[in-house]
Amino acid sequence: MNLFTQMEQEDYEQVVVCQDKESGLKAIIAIHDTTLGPALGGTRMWTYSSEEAAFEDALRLARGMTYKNAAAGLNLGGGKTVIIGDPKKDKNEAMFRAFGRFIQGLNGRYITAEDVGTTVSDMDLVYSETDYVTGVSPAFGSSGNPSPVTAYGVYVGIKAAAKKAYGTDSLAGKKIAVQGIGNVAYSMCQYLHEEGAELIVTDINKESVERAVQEFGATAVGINEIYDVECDIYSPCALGATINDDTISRLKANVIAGAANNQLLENRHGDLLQEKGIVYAPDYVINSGGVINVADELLGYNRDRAMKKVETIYDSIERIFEISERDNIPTYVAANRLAEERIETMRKSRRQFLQNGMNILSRGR
Ligand SMILES: NC(=O)C1=CN([C@@H]2O[C@H](COP(=O)(O)OP(=O)(O)OC[C@H]3O[C@@H](n4cnc5c(N)ncnc54)[C@H](O)[C@@H]3O)[C@@H](O)[C@H]2O)C=CC1
Ligand SMILES: O=C(O)CCC(=O)C(=O)O
Repeated sequence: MNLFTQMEQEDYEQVVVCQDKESGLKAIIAIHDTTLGPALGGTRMWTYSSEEAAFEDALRLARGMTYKNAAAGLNLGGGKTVIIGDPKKDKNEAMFRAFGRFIQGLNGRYITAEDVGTTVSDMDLVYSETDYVTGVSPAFGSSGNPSPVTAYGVYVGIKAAAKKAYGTDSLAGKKIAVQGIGNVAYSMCQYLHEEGAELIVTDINKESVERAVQEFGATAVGINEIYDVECDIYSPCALGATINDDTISRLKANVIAGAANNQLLENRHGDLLQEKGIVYAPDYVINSGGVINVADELLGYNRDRAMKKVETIYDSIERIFEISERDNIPTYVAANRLAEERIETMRKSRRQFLQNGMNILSRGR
């Protein structure tokens, strides 16, 4: 991997490599773009197959956060950390405290939170060493686990997508196929069930499926069967890349809207959805409730304010559909355009501000 070439091609600002021999910490903090503000993005802990794979993931995820934060209307840039290790075996207190000191050293250029493999209690340890962490325990005046809030955002996003496809945002009687009943999807299914949707679910974890069957009257199907079921909406809430050549030809839904990150295997699969007239709610817009929630901590956390902001995901998704229709472009391109335009506008206005500052400074000299 040629790191500097990749950084230059995709405009990464900074990559920080952190190691602490005593605790076993091996972390990569990637900061993609801070035009809109400090880079905010979670910390993923994962057993990467190679160091190169870890770098790739950190870079890809950091860039994704630039787009997610910009499209969500947050005054935040994009960054992310990966910690190399097994979240079930390799965690220890010293590791997260050492990580916290590395973050503190960046002096606010990067703010972290949870991601796959890290928890609220890990963030509490990070918090003991740095101010620049969100998603810590409510006991510290913080917002805690972001998943239920992410779930609410996905729920309102599904409603906006249903309105586009079916002319009404009511989900009563709609058949919704949910892939993965984890933290986000469980809370999401509560909302869907309350509204009268019919749920079809799958998960590799049998207990999670059983709970959904019992609590929501869901119908359970096999891991691979979920792509073939008759349904109105397919909601991917487990893995990325589940929208690909194989699944697009099998899916029966007119709407794809779910929590998972990086749902399209390749961009061309977003083009294919557009050609087939399938309404696709771009992943990083519909799942931005978690980051909207943790970002509210930077203002002094207020749950009502955070939830009101999360509700605007409905409008953002509608706006993206409008741009997609107006410019005849796939919805994922419309979302990218929205994010890029906001960053570019702010970049220009900041340049303007600096220019004015220079004029003032040079006055009288
Ligand atoms: N937790 C949050 O606030 C946010 C989560 N996301 C994304 O949403 C997705 C779900 O996140 P969480 O609910 O937090 O994760 P989770 O780990 O709690 O849930 C994922 C579920 O998917 C299941 N699963 C894994 N492989 C599967 C397969 N092949 N088929 C069916 N089920 C499978 C797992 O058993 C688990 O129950 C992830 O892609 C995550 O990156 C995005 C933004 C914020
Ligand atoms: O939701 C979070 O906890 C942090 C934000 C983030 O990393 C994400 O949305 O993927």
